[in-house]
Amino acid sequence: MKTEGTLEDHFEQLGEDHISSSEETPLRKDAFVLSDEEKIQRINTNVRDIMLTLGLDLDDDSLKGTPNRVAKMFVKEIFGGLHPDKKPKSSTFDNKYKYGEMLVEKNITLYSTCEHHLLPIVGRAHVAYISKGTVVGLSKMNRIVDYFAKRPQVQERLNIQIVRELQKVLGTDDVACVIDAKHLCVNSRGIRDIESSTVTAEYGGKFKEEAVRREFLNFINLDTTF
Ligand SMILES: Nc1nc2c(ncn2[C@@H]2O[C@H](COP(=O)(O)OP(=O)(O)OP(=O)(O)O)[C@@H](O)[C@H]2O)c(=O)[nH]1
Ligand SMILES: [Zn+2]
Repeated sequence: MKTEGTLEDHFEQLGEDHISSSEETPLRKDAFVLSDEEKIQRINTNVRDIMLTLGLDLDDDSLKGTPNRVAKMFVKEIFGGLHPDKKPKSSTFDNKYKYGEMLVEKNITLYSTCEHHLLPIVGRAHVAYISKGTVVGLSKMNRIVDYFAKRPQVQERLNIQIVRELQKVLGTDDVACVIDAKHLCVNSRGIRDIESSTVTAEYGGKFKEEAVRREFLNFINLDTTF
C-alpha cells in the first residue's frame, strides 16, 4: 500500500496510531506503508543526525558510510522479521512413520535485539513438539526462531511468539520452547553483569504435564555456553 503525503499525514488519517496485543509486537497501523528503500532513506537521515549530534565528523572516511550501513542493517537484517511477508514458509508432512514421541530441536542459535535499549540479545532456543499427525521440516523450527528474533523484542514475547507459530503450523498445542540468552543491556552497560543470562519458557498442551516437561528439560540439559 502506498499513500500520498508525508508519513505524519498518514498517521493523522489513521487516528489510532498503533495496533498491539500482549503477544504481538507493537506495530503502528501504517507499519508497512513505506517501502524498504524508503525506510532505509529515512533511517539513514536519522542516524546521521544522531552522529552529528554526538559531534562526529561525517566526512571522515571510516564514518561517512555508517548512517547508510546502520539503516540497511536495521531494515534488511536485525529488524527484517517485522514484515509478515518475511515469515518462513513451513513445509509440513504427514507423520507417515507414526513417530509418537517428542521431537526436540535444541541449541538453535538466537540473535535478537532488546527493544528497551536496541542492544543485542544472544543465546540459544530449544524447541519441542509432539506430533498430532503433522511433522515439520527440522530447519523450519530454526527459521521460525530466526524470523521472530529479527525484531525489537523482550525475551518473554519472543518465546511465546515462537510457540504460537509452531502450534499453528503443526495443528497442535503440544509445543514448548525454552530460551537462554544474554542481554547486552545487562551484560555490557547498566549493571554490567557479564555472567548473567535470562531463561524463559513456554509450555503448551502436554508439555504442561510434569513428566513430559521433565523429559524435554532432560533432553536439552540446559547448560548454555555463550
Ligand atoms: N522483562 C524483560 N526485561 C528486559 C528485557 N530486556 C531488557 N529488559 C529490562 O528492561 C528494563 C528497562 O528498565 P529501565 O529502568 O527503563 O531502563 P534503564 O534505566 O536503562 O535500566 P538499567 O538497565 O537497570 O540501567 C531493564 O531492567 C532491562 O534489564 C526482556 O527481554 N525482558
Ligand atoms: Zn535492554
